[in-house]
Amino acid sequence: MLLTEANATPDRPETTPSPDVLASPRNLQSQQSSLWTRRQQAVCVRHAFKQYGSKRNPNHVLSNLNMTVAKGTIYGLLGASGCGKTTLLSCIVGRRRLNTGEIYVLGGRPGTKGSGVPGRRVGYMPQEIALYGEFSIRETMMYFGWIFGMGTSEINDRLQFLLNFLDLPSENRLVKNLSGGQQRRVSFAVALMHDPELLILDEPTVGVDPLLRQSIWNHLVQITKDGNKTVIITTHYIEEARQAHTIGLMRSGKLLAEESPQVLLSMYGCQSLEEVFLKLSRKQGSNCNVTELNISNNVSLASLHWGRKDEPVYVTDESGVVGLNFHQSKEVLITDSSNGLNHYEMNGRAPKGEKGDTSVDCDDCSDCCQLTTVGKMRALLQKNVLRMWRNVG
Ligand SMILES: Nc1ncnc2c1ncn2[C@@H]1O[C@H](COP(=O)(O)OP(=O)(O)OP(=O)(O)O)[C@@H](O)[C@H]1O
Repeated sequence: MLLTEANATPDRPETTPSPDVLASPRNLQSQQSSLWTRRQQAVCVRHAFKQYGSKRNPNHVLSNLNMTVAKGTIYGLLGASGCGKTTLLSCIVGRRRLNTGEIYVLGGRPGTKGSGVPGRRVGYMPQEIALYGEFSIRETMMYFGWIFGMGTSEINDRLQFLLNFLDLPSENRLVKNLSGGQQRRVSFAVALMHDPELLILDEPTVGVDPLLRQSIWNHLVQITKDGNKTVIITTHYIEEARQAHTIGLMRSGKLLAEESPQVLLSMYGCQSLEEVFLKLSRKQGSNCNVTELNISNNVSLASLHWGRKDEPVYVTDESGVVGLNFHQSKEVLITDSSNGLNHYEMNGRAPKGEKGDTSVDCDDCSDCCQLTTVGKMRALLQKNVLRMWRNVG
C-alpha cells in the first residue's frame, strides 16, 4: 500500500455493541472500530509529525507518517541516513514525543496504562552504544535482568544462550575493553535478555560478520513464528530486509511504501529492494512540493552510505526501556495524561515548568519506573557499588 495508512489489520469480531455505542451516531461506531483495530497492532502510528529546532527554523523530521506493525511479524524500517528512523523509534519507545499524532504500542500509548512502554514487554536496542563501561558482560546482564524482574538462575541460563548465540567473548570481560562490534552485540543481548513481546532494534547488524548476521535473522524469524513476538528493525543492509514480513520504506519523514518484500518487488518489477526504493524516491522527488523540500532529510539513496548523526542521544536510565548508559542520565519519560503528553524525569517529578501528574503506570507494573522492585533495588545497588569500586583511583 502506498502513501496511505496501512490496513493490515483484522476486522473486529462480531460482538454485541455496548449501549453507549448503540446510542451514538454511526460515525462514532466507526471511530471506535478503528481505534480498536489500532490497539490490536503491535505498533500503530497515525499522522505523526515531529520537528526539531525552533518554530522559526524547524527541521521537520516526521511528516504525517503512518505506520502499522502487525503482531507476530518482522517489520524492516529502511531509509537513508537522516530520514528519521531513529526519531520514529524513539517516539515509539517513549524517549521522545511527537508534536502531533498518535502512537499505540501493544495496545496503549507509550507511558500509559497497558502500553508496555516503559516496561519489560519491550526490548530496545538503541543505535548508540550506551552501556556501563566498568561492568563485565555478566554484570551487565545481571543488572538488566534484575531490572526486568528476572531471577538470577533465569538470567544465568539466558546469559549462556546469548553468549553463544551472539558469539560474545568471556562473560568476565569488561564492556569498556570490548571492541565496538562486541559492545553492540552486548547491547543487542540486553534487548533480548528478558525475551520481550516487542523487540525494537536500531541497526543491530552493523559491524556484524555475515554468518552471525544470518543467524541473527534466523533467530528473529524463529521468535516471530508463533505470532507472539514482534520485531521492528532498521538496517543499512537493505537486502537483508527481504527476510522481514513487512518493509517500511521511509523518506522525507513519511513511509513511501509499507508492504511485504515480495509484493514490493513484483509491484515495481524490480530485482532488488534497493531498486524499488530508488524508483519510489524518484517518484516522490518529482511530486515534491515546497513543504517537502523543506524537510532536511532528502539524502540521495543511491549511495546508501548511511552515516550517523552527531547529536548526543538521550538515554533512559533504569527505566527498563533502554537502560544502557555510560553516564548517569536524567532523561525524561513521557506519559499521556488525559489527551496531553508530558515529560517526566526518572524520579517521577515533572521537569521545571511542566505541570502534571507524576504517575506513570502500566498493567505489568512490576517493572515500571514508578515502583522500586526488589530486583531493581538489587540492580541499582550493584551498579553503584561496582562503579564506585572500579572508579577508585
Ligand atoms: N536531538 C535532535 N535535535 C535536533 N535534530 C535532530 C535530533 N536528533 C535527530 N535530529 C535530526 O533529525 C533528522 C533525523 O535523524 P534520525 O536520527 O532520526 O535519522 P535516521 O534515519 O535514524 O538516520 P541514521 O540512519 O543516520 O541513523 C536528522 O536531520 C537529524 O540531524
